[in-house]
Amino acid sequence: MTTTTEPCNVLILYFSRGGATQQLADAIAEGVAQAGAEALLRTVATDNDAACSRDLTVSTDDLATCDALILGSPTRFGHMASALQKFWESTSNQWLKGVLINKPGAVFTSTSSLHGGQESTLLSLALPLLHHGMLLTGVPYSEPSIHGREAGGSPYGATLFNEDGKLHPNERKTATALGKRIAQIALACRQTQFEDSHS
Ligand SMILES: Cc1cc2nc3c(=O)[nH]c(=O)nc-3n(C[C@H](O)[C@H](O)[C@H](O)COP(=O)(O)O)c2cc1C
Repeated sequence: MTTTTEPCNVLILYFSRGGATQQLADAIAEGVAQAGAEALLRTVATDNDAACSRDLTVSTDDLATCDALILGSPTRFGHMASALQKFWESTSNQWLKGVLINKPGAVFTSTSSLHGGQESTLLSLALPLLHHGMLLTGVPYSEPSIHGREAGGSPYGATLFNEDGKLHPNERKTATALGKRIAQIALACRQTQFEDSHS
């Protein structure tokens, strides 16, 4: 067992053009803080996407230094946005070094229609995390907010149905619960020596 006084850093990496996905990122960050960890909000380089300019652009070093990673994107034809896919395609060195192996990970998305591909996008976001050896985590059904029928929220991850540009209270609760859960798992993982750990 190891102990450390370093802050537990949860990287929240997202893309957002209109700000909906960013609202989810912020609610997740609240949950991370509730667990006593530090949320690092980062985005990806884009040409003209205003909502992304609030936060720093992610660097591949951030993958090595984070304790956990929560990845979010608006749904684009049932898939993550290409700017995020492009970022992952620049991470071969980090994959070779195994910098994300055994770190907790989770995903989130927003859509403009309730059945417009939230789960397929969450799965697309999950794929690079699995390839990087992360411990993929969702939202358990013990979380009451994912049982609502009028808004987003899924066992696969946090979601926002962007009907009026605002987070529904249930969507906020799911996102905050996910952030808190990942941060708690990250804190627990820091006390664990994995035999195949690369970190
Ligand atoms: C190119 C493109 C493709 C989209 N595809 C979908 C889709 O498949 N399903 C859906 O419900 N919404 C789709 N949308 C709408 C966005 O997912 C939605 O407005 C989202 O909340 C935007 O998030 P943002 O404000 O973080 O950019 C699409 C938007 C664009 C620009």
